[in-house]
Amino acid sequence: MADGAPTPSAPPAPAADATPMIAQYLEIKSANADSLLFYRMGDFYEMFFDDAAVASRALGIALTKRGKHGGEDIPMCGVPVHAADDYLQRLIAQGFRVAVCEQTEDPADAKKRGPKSVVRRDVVRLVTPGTLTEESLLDARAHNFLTALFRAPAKENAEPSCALASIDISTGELIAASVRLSDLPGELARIKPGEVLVGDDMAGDAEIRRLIDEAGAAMTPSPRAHFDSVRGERALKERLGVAALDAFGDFTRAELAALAGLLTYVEITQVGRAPLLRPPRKEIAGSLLVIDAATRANLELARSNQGARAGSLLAAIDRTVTAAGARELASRLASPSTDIDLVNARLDAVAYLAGEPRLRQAVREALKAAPDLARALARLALGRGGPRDLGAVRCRHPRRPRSWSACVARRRGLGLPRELMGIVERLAAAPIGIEQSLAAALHEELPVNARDGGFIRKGFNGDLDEHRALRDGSRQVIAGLQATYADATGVKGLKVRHNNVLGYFVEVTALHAPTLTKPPHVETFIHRQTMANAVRFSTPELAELEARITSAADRALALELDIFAKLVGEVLGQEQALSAAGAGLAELDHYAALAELAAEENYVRPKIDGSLVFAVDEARHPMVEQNLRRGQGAGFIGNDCRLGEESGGGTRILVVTGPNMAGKSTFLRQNALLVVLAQAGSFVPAKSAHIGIVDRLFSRVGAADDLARGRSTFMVEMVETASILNQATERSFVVLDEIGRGTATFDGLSIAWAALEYLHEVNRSRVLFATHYHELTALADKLAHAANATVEVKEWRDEIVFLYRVVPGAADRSYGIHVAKLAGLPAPVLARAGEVLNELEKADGRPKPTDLADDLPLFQATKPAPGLSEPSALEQALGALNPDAMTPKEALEALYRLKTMLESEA
Ligand SMILES: Nc1ncnc2c1ncn2[C@@H]1O[C@H](COP(=O)(O)OP(=O)(O)OP(=O)(O)O)[C@@H](O)[C@H]1O
Repeated sequence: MADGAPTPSAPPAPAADATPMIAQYLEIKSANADSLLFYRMGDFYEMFFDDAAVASRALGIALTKRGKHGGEDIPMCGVPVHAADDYLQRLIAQGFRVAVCEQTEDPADAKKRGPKSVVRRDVVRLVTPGTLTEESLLDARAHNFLTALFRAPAKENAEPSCALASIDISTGELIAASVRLSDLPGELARIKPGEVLVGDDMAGDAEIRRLIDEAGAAMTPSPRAHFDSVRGERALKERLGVAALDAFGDFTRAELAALAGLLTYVEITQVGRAPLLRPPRKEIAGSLLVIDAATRANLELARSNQGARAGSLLAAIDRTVTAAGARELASRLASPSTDIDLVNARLDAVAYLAGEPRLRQAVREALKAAPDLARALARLALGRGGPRDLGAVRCRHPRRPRSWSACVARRRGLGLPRELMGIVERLAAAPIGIEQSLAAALHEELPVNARDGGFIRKGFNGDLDEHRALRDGSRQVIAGLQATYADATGVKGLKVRHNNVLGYFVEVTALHAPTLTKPPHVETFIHRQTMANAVRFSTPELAELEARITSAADRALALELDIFAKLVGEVLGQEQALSAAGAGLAELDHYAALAELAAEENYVRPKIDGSLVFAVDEARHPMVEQNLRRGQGAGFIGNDCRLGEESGGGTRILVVTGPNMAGKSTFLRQNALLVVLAQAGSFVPAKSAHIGIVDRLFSRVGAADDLARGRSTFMVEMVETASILNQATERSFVVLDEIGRGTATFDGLSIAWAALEYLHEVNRSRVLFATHYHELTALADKLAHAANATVEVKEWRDEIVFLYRVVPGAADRSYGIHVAKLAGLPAPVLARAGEVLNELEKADGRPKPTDLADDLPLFQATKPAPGLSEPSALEQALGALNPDAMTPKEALEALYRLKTMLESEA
């Protein structure tokens, strides 16, 4: 059972009075004790005993009873089969696992074995958070990974590490990687699995449980024996049909063990059905920009602080038009690269499409019609596909816009960037024959389920057409019979009707019934039913036609299902080339979307190289910029940031001071976001950008309390600061926002001071450091590679005006009380705060530690805060008003009075 959901207690042992059905239920349930058992009975999945109690609570459905067991009522609840997906989704979202148990034989065959025999049933699938394939259970625009975690055997003098193997069984994507244990949280935050498998030896490790929980995944313990590297290697080779795995990467024993655990679990949950497997991809340490979990959360890369996609960087830049394209974009944004050539090749593709607006529009228009090929193929492979999934293969190529093919033909080998050329080649290599035969076979409009029939075109199969003609022809003959019978009997109101009990029958009113029950008609019409106002008859002719219709319909459906199975077989035979084409379309969509973004939002191509430069001109924050635009207020003010060789004095560290609310955090984060965007292959919101490739990105804010984890603000800050100081390299980019604020002033200042010195001397990373400790500006003057910057504000009539411009130099004061006033702090508190501040600032403007409350930040101010010590007459008058007690007229008069006061004060 995954964490988080209540575990149903074990089923009772079969009692002496157990019916054969309950005995069967209990046997299957005890083999699947950790799952809720969906036990198929006719048109329902039923749940019994404790499963029923738990599920009825979780789903809000009625709990009933069915028979007795051991003298007690058996609790029961059920969900209709046709609506099962909806209920499954709700159970999975609550952390349950569900074993789906189907009838595996025809009830008629069971009856033949004797009156007491039960229909055979078996579990056909375990539904768990990490093994979903149904459209209705998945987010179309996000991957759903199942990840197996394996702790690598400890090596002397080496940091402990672990291997991760992940599969998205809804697309077949398979990835393996090894990470240091300290990087595991970041890696889980990057992959964002729905479910994590761990060996049962690791399942008790509280730290591992916590990490998995924090990644938002369900944890599933698996027998340790499943993580067997020899078995993993063998299984993978067999599945891929290769003699050696070398072509896919150099997998370590630990990675093979993780792969083994993963594949075994997939086999168990899919009960023998083999999902598609793309060739495994090995992610090599160092090839990706390392971003830890805290940084991902802090920069709101895929989720906003509220936990939603809306408001995140991903949502702000996503212009894809297909679900597969959206997944591609999400993966790339989660895993920016450190490979300079690769990043530049990706930027070439975006640049090309950015420079060809007509082609881009044509491609995007055509892609809108492209179906989700990867997920359709995965469902077909697992035997869960329907006609619509075949339909997806049929229109793999959205009708190619002429400009696209012409353009590609013209530029083939002539400057079409490498990445786009690769896509064109994959699309060209996709089998055309299968598409044509599907187009010939399938109707335009397709049902979801094959068992509904009616999806094969007329003219595709002679036999099928014949049976359909017989079925439909007989229906017409039946319709004609009504007139014949009415003429023959002289009963004008005679009707031929149909219901499930009688099949086709003749119906007349009670008044006319005697006509049919007397000779000569009594020979033809056989009495079946007398209702209040009507009498019903059958005839041998109707019965015979009905039998013909039923058998023709059954036969037609059987033929359709045969054809369906053959077409599925053909499609799966070409699955690899089709998948490659599907992946190509997803990539194309994501490149065209990034180009669209660049054009729409005025982003530029960053220059990416191996230097240690970070130089951006007029850079903007993608989310804040879009928010401001929506608010229709003033626009976003772009800001430069220069670090490394291009900074003039070789500045690596920028100490940013400035009032609250001035835009410091925005400035810090936007630069970190530019690194992520650029290395993910996107253009960036700036006038120009030059970024020397970054290996690790850190972004920290003086944290809020993390009470759930039992750590104080300060402890969290220090743990995170420690991880940066221990890991950041010369190639890293570090953003620290008010680190040290969580403790007493001088302690915090001293720690911030020492951390800055360490970053300067030892880590030598590129660093943006925002602080309210004005003392740190002196440090920037002292350190060779540090400089000060501040965010400009203007004072106007005792108000503060934010200019949002980052300029060289240090802030002269904090304006904290001004901001507090903006926030609506009561006037007496503001007045008192002004007095305290004045006191503190006396004696050469330097506060004495003994005079300070422990957590009051230090600010060196050159000017007193004018007007803040006492509220103005206007403020006093305003404060004295009580709007609730005023009539509209009084309110209007008060407004005029205030306005006059304002004018006389000015
Ligand atoms: N460059 C900019 N152009 C326009 N508006 C901006 C800019 N930067 C910030 N803002 C606006 O100012 C608000 C506050 O910015 P931010 O949170 O970065 O300030 P801060 O200096 O970090 O404040 P504090 O010190 O209180 O944390 C933002 O939400 C945004 O609306």
